[in-house]
Amino acid sequence: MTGTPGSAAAGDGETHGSSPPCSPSYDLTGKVMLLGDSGVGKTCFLIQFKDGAFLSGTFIATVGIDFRNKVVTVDGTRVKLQIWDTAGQERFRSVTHAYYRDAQALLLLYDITNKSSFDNIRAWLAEIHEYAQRGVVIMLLGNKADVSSERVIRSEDGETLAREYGVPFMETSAKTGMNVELAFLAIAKELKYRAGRQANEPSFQIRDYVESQKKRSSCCSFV
Ligand SMILES: Nc1nc2c(ncn2[C@@H]2O[C@H](COP(=O)(O)OP(=O)(O)OP(=O)(O)O)[C@@H](O)[C@H]2O)c(=O)[nH]1
Repeated sequence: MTGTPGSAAAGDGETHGSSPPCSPSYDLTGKVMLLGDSGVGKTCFLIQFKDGAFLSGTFIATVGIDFRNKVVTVDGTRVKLQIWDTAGQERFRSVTHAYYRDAQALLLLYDITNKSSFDNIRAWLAEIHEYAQRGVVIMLLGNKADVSSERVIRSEDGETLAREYGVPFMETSAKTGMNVELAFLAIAKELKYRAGRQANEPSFQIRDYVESQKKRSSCCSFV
């Protein structure tokens, strides 16, 4: 569905426990956008994170933009992520551009089984450069890693492109859930760090964090 930039007219809010109305159930909030060509799996990625489910079957392209909220806790801080799922189709670009400006983080997806979705990443990064705020957190994700038989983009190619742009990179699967939570937790950690670093807190580097957690990804505990 289509909302207006910065409004809360779309998506689903959520309640947490039985907190009184005036007591927010989170400590800070961050706006995250999912970007990438149509069909790379943005909606499935969001639903996997929000509901732990995978939508298989007929592909229904997103129309315009929609959002979901989810609160994650990182190092004792509750971060409310407002996650905007954009339509990848070209005809909706003018709608989605309007939302870039106040996004704090962008998850840019391609499909490891679709070469053009990877080739278009440079164009997406150019759009980000044009419309998003400077310093926005960007993460490159090679989705559909579960479909190894149809892979056309090597993991090293994703790594190389991400290194060129200085952004963290992971392969993911919205189907199996591989690295889905990790991607959002890394973003939440970065947003928390940016919101107010404590004097005794070590500096946080999102790329280092992602690399270290990828190495441990066979188990599921993220710290
Ligand atoms: N095997 C596999 N299929 C996936 C994965 N993610 C998405 N799909 C499938 O890919 C198709 C497109 O997924 P969507 O999430 O709707 O794609 P989208 O990027 O939101 O597309 P637009 O809304 O048009 O921008 C669907 O048929 C999904 O079931 C994945 O990780 N693995």
